[in-house]
Amino acid sequence: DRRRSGETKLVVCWSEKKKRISQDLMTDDTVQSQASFLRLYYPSQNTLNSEETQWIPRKEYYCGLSEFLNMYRVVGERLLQYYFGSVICPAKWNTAFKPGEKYPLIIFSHGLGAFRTLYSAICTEMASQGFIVASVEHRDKSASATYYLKEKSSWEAQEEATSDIEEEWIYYQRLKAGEEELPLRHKQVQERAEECIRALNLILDISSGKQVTNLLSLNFDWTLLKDSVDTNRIVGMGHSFGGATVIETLSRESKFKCGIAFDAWMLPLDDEVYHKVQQPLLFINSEKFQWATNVMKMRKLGKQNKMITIKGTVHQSFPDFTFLTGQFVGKFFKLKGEIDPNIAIDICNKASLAFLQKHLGLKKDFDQWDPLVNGEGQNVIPGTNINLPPDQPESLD
Ligand SMILES: CCN(CC)CCN(C[C@]12C[C@](c3ccc(C(F)(F)F)cc3)(C1)C2)C(=O)Cn1c(SCc2ccc(F)cc2)nc(=O)c2c1C=CC2
Repeated sequence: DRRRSGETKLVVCWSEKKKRISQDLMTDDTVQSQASFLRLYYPSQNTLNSEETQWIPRKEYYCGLSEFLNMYRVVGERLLQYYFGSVICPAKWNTAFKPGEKYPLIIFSHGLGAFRTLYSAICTEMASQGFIVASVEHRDKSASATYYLKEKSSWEAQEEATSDIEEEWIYYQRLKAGEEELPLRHKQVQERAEECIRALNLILDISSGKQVTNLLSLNFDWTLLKDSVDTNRIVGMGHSFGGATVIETLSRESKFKCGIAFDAWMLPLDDEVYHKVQQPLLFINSEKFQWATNVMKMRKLGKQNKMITIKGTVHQSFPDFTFLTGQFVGKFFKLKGEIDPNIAIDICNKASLAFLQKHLGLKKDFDQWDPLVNGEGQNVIPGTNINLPPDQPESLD
């Protein structure tokens, strides 16, 4: 919550029992066949001396965000920087990885207009519970902002006598007036799925001991991750557009054992994908975002999937902004629902853990939250709160 001093700190409401830390990794397609950009959250030893993790690490993200939110660029950028510039993420930066066991791996996909750092409430909790989480930053122009590091041509480097690496920022691509949304979103969801699969392969390479060069010159010893990924326990997870990305990714890569979609936005998915997804899915929906055709598409994916709706939640109950404003601003911008955001994210995380224990065969105590996955509990509804037309007989699907 906002302190009187104006210093904003992301209220760390998670059990501090285990430290989790984060690290950024960017590789490019010149050195590796895996061009990836991701923030890695993972279990660490309880070391004290470590820096804080910047929640929004570069000012260009504020610029992109204000564009995406249709704010006046200068005003928006300064306002967002003023309010959120000092927020730190509830994870220690770059402390030693806790080797010695194999961890299940989650590949996380952000929503439209978001980017890799905005879902730390979910990612840090998963890391605390013994998962490695790779939160991918998509370069399909659906992110508010993202960047590449490019080798400068030797001429430029000499000319400016600066380092031979330069940043190339790309911003959210607005729909042009009269432009059809579907073709763009369909192309983007395919690109996003490829990026998730490349990120998976990059992490698997690192776990198999392959040398990777991190273009972000950070002093992190990636060899610590050797033999640390349980290659039979790979999960896709995502919010909204990221939920559709999970489905597209699972339909292409059978290494993913199951998927979890938070308030999935199904529009970008082609009819072809529905019969290609064999893996089990958990849909965790908000009360306010969903609509009949969207939920009906989720149902088309197969009866063995699970769906719950968390009462009193909105679309923004899943990203971190829901924790960062007071009641008035939060309600006004639909960043908060009726339910306390900490309770909502707690239900979301516990239901996810129970689903993952079941489908990954984990040996933990997450099955204590099985009732949540069945929609039993005071803040959850089994399935959806949206009135659907009577179930089409299979033949007409
Ligand atoms: C006006 C722009 N118009 C663009 C199409 C609609 C904008 N919009 C609703 C918003 C995002 C909102 C937001 C954020 C953040 C502040 C802040 F002030 F706190 F920073 C305020 C207000 C404005 C709630 C959405 O797009 C909703 N949405 C999202 S929101 C993902 C996101 C984006 C930015 C974030 F910082 C955090 C999370 N991800 C999706 O995949 C999909 C949709 C809709 C369909 C598919």
